Amino acid sequence: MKRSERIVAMTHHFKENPRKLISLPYFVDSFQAAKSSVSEDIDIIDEMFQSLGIGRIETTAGASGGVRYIPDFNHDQGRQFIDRLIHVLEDPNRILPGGYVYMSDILGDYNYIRETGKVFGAAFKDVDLDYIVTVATKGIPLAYAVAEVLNVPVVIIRRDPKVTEGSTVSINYVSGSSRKIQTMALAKRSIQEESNVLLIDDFMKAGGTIKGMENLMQEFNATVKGIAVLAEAEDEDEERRVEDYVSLLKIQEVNERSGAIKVIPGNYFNS
Ligand SMILES: O=P(O)(O)OC[C@H]1C[C@H](OP(=O)(O)OP(=O)(O)O)[C@H](O)[C@@H]1O
Repeated sequence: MKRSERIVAMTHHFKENPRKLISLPYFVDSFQAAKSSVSEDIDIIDEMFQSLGIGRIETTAGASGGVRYIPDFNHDQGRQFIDRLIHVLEDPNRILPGGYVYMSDILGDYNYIRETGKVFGAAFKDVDLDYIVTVATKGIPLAYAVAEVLNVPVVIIRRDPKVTEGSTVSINYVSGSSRKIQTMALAKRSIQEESNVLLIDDFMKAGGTIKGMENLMQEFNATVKGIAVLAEAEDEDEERRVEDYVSLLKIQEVNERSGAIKVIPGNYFNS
């Protein structure tokens, strides 16, 4: 197999298996190529990935070593994506009663979801995770988009325990967005004890939902390694219950009467 053909095949394999350790003998055997040739191929791919801003190839030495594609996303491209999203969101017709913003079309458009997954994937690319955890319903597409980039399974917390889930652990919480006591339930068998998890949701207002997710993770002795929300909004009459989170958008002002809506980049772009 010629170098150019090997590089196409290896690039495809890396993109299909993000963050997975791949031994050099795997490539040597697959392409019947010398180890030195494969190493040079990998250097070329690594250099091109980095120049495109889509990640790097991490090498682990030793007998159980190998190479791993760590996805990344060019920060400027991420910012350009968010600026496009802000332009789409700053539409008075999106204002809903109670100062909410209609975003379901965004969550239904895979192009937006895929880009969001790449930005969050870059934000948490080096974090060791066992699960990406979200809560039904609107957080689900985001969770799968990030799961695809980080190669991590998704766990969905439900609001209504179902017999099809087996025995469940549940907690009560107050979602500032609906100001009512709600229940979150998660099947006992869905998360191993002592797991590392990333919490993700589409929207955070008072933070009660995320706080509920954190409390539920404590029931599994899981460690929350990160919290990601696509959009956050100020909740003027409730102090934020959640501090350490990453947001891509911040809904700064929503005024039903005047139709004013102001959206700015989230804290991910503050650094
Ligand atoms: O920070 P908080 O004040 O708790 O609000 C954020 C909640 C409310 C809203 O969910 P809902 O629209 O209630 O439910 P669903 O996602 O099923 O549409 C949103 O998706 C977050 O989960």
